[in-house]
Amino acid sequence: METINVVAAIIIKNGKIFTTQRGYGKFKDGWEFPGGKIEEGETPQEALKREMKEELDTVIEVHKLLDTIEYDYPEFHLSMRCYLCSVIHGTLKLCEHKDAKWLGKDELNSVDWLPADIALIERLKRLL
Ligand SMILES: Nc1nc2c([nH]c(=O)n2[C@H]2C[C@H](O)[C@@H](COP(=O)(O)OP(=O)(O)OP(=O)(O)O)O2)c(=O)[nH]1
Repeated sequence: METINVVAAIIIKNGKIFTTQRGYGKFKDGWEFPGGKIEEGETPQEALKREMKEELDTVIEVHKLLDTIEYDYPEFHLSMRCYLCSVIHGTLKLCEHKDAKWLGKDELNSVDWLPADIALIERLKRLL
């Protein structure tokens, strides 16, 4: 099965995590962490900075790798590196997503996550 390498940004502020909702495509309406596919020749950190600029018009600093999610979707295997990030400048403007929310520990179960993200959520609760 094909492996898709993805990077995702975990941005935490005032005890809440920034999450976004897909506005189109196969996973439309699902909630996720901003990011996307690593392109050829890019490091994961470069890919994440590029995706954050494209999707949210925001410049970020990439900190430590929190987790790598391995998940089998029916059509592909997802390998998703999740990095703790912080905003350097920009307002997290929704250029591609439908909606966004800052979710606290007790609110993390209130949205419909993409299937691969469910395993990450329990780990994140311990960080908040
Ligand atoms: N960004 C992101 N993608 C996720 C998460 N969870 C999850 O299963 N995915 C999956 C959905 C997609 O199949 C894949 C990300 O690909 P994408 O479509 O966002 O990548 P991209 O921005 O490079 O998109 P494109 O140019 O191919 O349209 O990873 C998540 O939390 N964040």
